[in-house]
Amino acid sequence: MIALKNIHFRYKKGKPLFENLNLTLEPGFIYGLLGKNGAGKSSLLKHIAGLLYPDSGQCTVFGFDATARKPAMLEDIYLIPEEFSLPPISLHNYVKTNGVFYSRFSYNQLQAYLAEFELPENAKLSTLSYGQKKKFLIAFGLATNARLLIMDEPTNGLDIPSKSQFRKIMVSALDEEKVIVISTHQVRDLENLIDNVVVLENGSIIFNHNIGEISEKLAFEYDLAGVPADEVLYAEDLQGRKAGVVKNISGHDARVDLELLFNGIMKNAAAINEHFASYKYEY
Ligand SMILES: Nc1ncnc2c1ncn2[C@@H]1O[C@H](COP(=O)(O)OP(=O)(O)OP(=O)(O)O)[C@@H](O)[C@H]1O
Repeated sequence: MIALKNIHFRYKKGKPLFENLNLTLEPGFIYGLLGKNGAGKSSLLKHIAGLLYPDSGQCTVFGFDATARKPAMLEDIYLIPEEFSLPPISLHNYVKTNGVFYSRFSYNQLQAYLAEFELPENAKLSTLSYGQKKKFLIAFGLATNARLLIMDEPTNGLDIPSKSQFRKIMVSALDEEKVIVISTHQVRDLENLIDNVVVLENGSIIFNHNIGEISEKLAFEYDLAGVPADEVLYAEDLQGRKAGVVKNISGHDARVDLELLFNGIMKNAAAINEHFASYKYEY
């Protein structure tokens, strides 16, 4: 389990970013960390990886204090940062040099992921395109079998087929021991992939619910004509019509439209959260 407790943090000379931030991440789930540019997603991920130290509060990763960055914790974390550079060596050498830091590293899995991403095993890293490098890092990260996989904007630079390969691979890689955190502002890329939606805004978590609960409590409509106003939690223009997030009173789980949900949370988190707090479905 990963637990951030009462985290306070400010960058030097900046205003406070996190003020009493609390978050728990459980194994067996994929978390989507969503937020606009500058919301604090990367900073939060760096706290989890022990790369930024809180001014006060604590982050524990599988029982370890993240800031201590003990080897036993580090072999259980793999972070794919938004910006990265790879050395000008062969893919094979990179794997040989870096795979040893992860006691559960699997070459067989790596080969399978590389094949899925259509990456040549004998490539030189410097000759790969940005998207191919990203896919290599995703394949390598998964093959480490680290229990915590943190990905900052993993779909940036991936083409459309690669995005579906990414979704397929991520779903197959999840097991009951793993925690996967994917941060992005490209919310559509996480559709049908994540189990939990965590939304950050100005350093605060303004929404944190699992998809099952969301699909039970909310519905997503593409034509709000005829929907009673008191059921509408958020509305936006969609090609001459109104689309939006509404209270789910059907008794059936709805398909979650992450983009509409995200827009709704950005515009009216209070109404959506209030509905979550008050909602009780009568069976
Ligand atoms: N090294 C730094 N020094 C000072 N301020 C910083 C630093 N890094 C980030 N910030 C500030 O902290 C806030 C959060 O930044 P962060 O990179 O965590 O956001 P983000 O949600 O990941 O954004 P994006 O989606 O654009 O990557 C922003 O206001 C940013 O300007």
